Amino acid sequence: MSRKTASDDTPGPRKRVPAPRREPLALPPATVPAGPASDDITEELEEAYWSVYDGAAAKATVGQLLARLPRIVRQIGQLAWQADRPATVAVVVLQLVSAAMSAFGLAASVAVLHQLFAQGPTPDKVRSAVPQILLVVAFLSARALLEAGVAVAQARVTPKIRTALESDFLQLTAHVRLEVVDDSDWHDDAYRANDRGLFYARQIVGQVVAMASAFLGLIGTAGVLTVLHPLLLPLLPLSVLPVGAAAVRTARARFHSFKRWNALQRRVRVFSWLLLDRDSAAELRADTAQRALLDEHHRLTTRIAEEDTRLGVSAALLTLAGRGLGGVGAGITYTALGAMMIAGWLPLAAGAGAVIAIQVSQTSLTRFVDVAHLVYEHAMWVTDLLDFQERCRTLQPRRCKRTAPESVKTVSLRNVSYTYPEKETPALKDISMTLRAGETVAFVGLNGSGKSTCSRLIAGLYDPQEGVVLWDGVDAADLDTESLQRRVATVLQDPVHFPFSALANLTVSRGTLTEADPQRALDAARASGAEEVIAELPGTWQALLSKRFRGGQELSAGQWAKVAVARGLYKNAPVLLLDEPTASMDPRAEHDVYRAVLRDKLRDDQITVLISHRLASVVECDRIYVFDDGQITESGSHQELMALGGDYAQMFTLQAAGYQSASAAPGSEAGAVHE
Ligand SMILES: Nc1ncnc2c1ncn2[C@@H]1O[C@H](COP(=O)(O)OP(=O)(O)OP(=O)(O)O)[C@@H](O)[C@H]1O
Repeated sequence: MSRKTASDDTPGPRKRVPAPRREPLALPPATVPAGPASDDITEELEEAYWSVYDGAAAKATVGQLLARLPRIVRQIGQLAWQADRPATVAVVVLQLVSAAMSAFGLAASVAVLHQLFAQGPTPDKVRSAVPQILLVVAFLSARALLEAGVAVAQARVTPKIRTALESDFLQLTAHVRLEVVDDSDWHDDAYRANDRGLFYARQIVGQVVAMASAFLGLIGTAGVLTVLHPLLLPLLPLSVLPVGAAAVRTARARFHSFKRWNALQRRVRVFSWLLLDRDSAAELRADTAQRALLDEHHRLTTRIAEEDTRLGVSAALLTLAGRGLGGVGAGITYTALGAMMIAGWLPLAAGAGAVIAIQVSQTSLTRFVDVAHLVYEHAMWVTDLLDFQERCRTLQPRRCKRTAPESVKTVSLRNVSYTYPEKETPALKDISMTLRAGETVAFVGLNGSGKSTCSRLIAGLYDPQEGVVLWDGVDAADLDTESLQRRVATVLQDPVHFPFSALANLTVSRGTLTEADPQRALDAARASGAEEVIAELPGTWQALLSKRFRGGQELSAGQWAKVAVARGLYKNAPVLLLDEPTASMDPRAEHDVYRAVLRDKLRDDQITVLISHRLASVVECDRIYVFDDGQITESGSHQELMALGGDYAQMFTLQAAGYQSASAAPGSEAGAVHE
């Protein structure tokens, strides 16, 4: 499509008014499932972004699981080391000493048995065992103290890891380039890292410590058995491995079930949110849709209850099977022990000590298996979070020494094209324009024609794939991105409702919630029409604009729009972009805003870009750009474009005719208002 300016040869007025091009929509089906219909809910959710690692521990072989554990311990150790070195050293040292105390306690117990099984009268045997008994008490007390020390050090390091990971995560994600946020894959990854990665990162230190403690317990008892008699060591696996095998099966069943449970739980939460949420409350009641949502909620919670019961029963059966197998193994071990004692290889006391050591080992192994599965699976989420953070580091905005100027004379676009990620057709094609200080220009055109995209390129939120954006002749790609964004104030049709005070809702545009320029705030509020809104609030400037907090106020959409315009004006930037900011304002407020940005400018050298569908509001702009399908098809002043008789003239005449016919109609609303 060729671009026309007011100086082009003008064809005669066209009869057509531009309209969007679209395919007709097919009829929808008569019935739709409210939720997943099939019995296995995980089928359709197999590839869901938030569940990719669910059940990983159930799928891995024991070998894979064991092979990965050292790497995980090292990774979590590094996180702990970065978060708090002294506490990390304390956890490791105290835990090793505590495991040694357990082993010494066991060895001392065997020594007590030696004394008790020795020849001689019982009172004498008990008396001579007292020092060993005191030693057992001392070892066990030391172990209890050391374990308390581990817990204290762990309590110091865990919150630090969590805080560090969380603030890194938010710092990185809040700064990635806007086009990255538009990418749905990145979005999914971010939600997964936030939902699952950060959640498990909070637990994993404790789990790694518990796993290490169980492992060291196993090593300690194996050492004691070796000291009692080297032949006892090969007997140990015989009694503990069946128990371990049952623990592996139980843990896997739990993880497999968790995947199903989690899938159901997420669905349930969607319905709970809708039933509880303030935003959906009015529509839900007006549609009397509560019953339908409650029915679906009930259907899903019933399935969760069934899943819980299924898991409980299968865990009980597996544990029973494990105990049975363990019992067989223990039987073989004890028979071998008996044979060794009869043969005189092992004293009676050592045999009794071995029985105790084997039982302790079984408990340690079961704990190890349980926690190792948790660690294996949860570490996948933590690694996923860390990988995601690494990726975000590469997606940060450009940082360079050269910054955007405090004030700007021209911003020019030269043959700029831009295509959104995942899109095939460009949103902007070969756009060129020059905006000058003090000018107000308007972007008009159909929905989806590229107006907002163009304003975002000017704001430095996107970089063009082709062409350049020049700030006073300097390629914006050579300027520090954040410095550029600080020079542009953007007001959008659906502004963020910041749950802060009215004043902070303005100051946030200058990157602070706590420091204000009072005069500038008042000027911005006056110019935008927010003055009346804020003056009526209890607490005025300090009023909290959120019903989510005690004493908070709720504003109407139009009032929020005024606050958003005030925020844009408060920024006092050399470039002001207004993307349909008045769509929800009443006609008077809209008129006031346009007067403020078009005539009574707070800053004379400001470049103002106004995007609007209400063409009456752009009449006074210095220049109007008409967008169609990603291109500029016409440009000029209102008078020039009307004289051109192109798309703009058609659209303007159509809107004006609408108003004229409404006001001309006898008994029309417009007429009634004026009566
Ligand atoms: N974040 C995005 N990701 C992918 N495509 C987008 C995105 N934003 C806009 N688009 C697409 O780019 C094209 C131009 O959109 P843009 O929002 O710039 O149009 P617009 O003229 O401002 O529309 P409207 O008048 O409805 O605000 C449209 O096809 C739109 O679907």
